[in-house]
Amino acid sequence: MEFSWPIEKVKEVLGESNNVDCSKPISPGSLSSKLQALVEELNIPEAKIGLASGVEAFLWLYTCIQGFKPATVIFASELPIGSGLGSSAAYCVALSGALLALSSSVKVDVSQQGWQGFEDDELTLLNNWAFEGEKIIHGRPSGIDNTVSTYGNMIKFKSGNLTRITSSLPLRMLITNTKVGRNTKALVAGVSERAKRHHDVMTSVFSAVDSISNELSEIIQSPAPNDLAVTEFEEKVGELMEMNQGLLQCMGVSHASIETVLRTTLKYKLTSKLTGAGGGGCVLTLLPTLLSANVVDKVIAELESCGFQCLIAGIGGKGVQVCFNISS
Ligand SMILES: Nc1ncnc2c1ncn2[C@@H]1O[C@H](COP(=O)(O)OP(=O)(O)O)[C@@H](O)[C@H]1O
Ligand SMILES: C[C@@](O)(CCOP(=O)(O)O)CC(=O)O
Ligand SMILES: [Mg+2]
Repeated sequence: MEFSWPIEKVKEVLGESNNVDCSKPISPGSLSSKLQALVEELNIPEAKIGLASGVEAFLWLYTCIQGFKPATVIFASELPIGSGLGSSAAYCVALSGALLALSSSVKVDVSQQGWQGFEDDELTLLNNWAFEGEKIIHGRPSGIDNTVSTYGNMIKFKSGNLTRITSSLPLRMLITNTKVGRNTKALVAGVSERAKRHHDVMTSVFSAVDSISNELSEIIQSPAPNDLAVTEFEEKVGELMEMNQGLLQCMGVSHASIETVLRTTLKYKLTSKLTGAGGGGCVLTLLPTLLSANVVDKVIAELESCGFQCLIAGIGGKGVQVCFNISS
């Protein structure tokens, strides 16, 4: 999609008093409705209306970080949107990274060829801006998705406190996209409503999820298992995934399509859990190290015969980077 706004119009609506200080991430607050009005004028077709909040986040991050400088911005993304893989956070992190890289707050070298990372304090700033974008898209995000996109690898995250961790063993997952559309904002709101209706039950559910996260983080950081212990290590991870899925079901964020993936992979003795906000979207299936390629092919064929789309991914990867000359 292609949109444009005359700079004078953006200035008039957001007000020139919107002082540019990209070192202090802020929320739109009372300017929210004005941002929405600027996007409503674009008449985005109903089928793509989900993108409206992404465009609002763009306008906010652009005007706060770059001010009212005229520019053309092209955004391309390979992630499926609204599938539980954190495309909203990846978008906000990429956008914040690119905009900050062209500001005076960040010391990247625009003349350097190839990909460059950011310094620690720059990553904190970038992550905080991306969080502001996620808030525009999600309402009340925890910040986990933008934090993982910013720093890469694995993050232990609780109420904004993050610990960067590395797994002693590489984990391989099959990602199945059920292609059932869902909206993170609505799903998270649904969980909050359930928590209000059943306070004590949901408190216990959240506490169990917390224990699962703590146990998983201990397991994956324990010394690298030898060949014999790898299976035991993977079985523990699988069991925690299974319990986590059960609790997500309790929260009301599973879906018939997710249950179909769970049943199908269980036939091959494989454990799965939903990812992201649930309600459809993607499901993760742990692929044990010793699993034969033949079984992987069979499970993928069966899932794809249900109309799902599969891909294999390693867990952990690089965080945000910038490149000023994409051909290098
Ligand atoms: N490439 C993109 N361009 C514009 N907006 C995007 C892009 N990627 C994601 N978004 C925004 O993020 C929303 C999807 O986020 P969400 O519902 O959280 O699902 P997820 O993060 O799992 O993909 C989209 O509706 C859109 O507002
Ligand atoms: C469900 C949640 O944990 C992550 C949402 O991820 P996604 O947008 O569904 O990819 C929400 C949050 O932490 O803000
Ligand atoms: Mg999201």
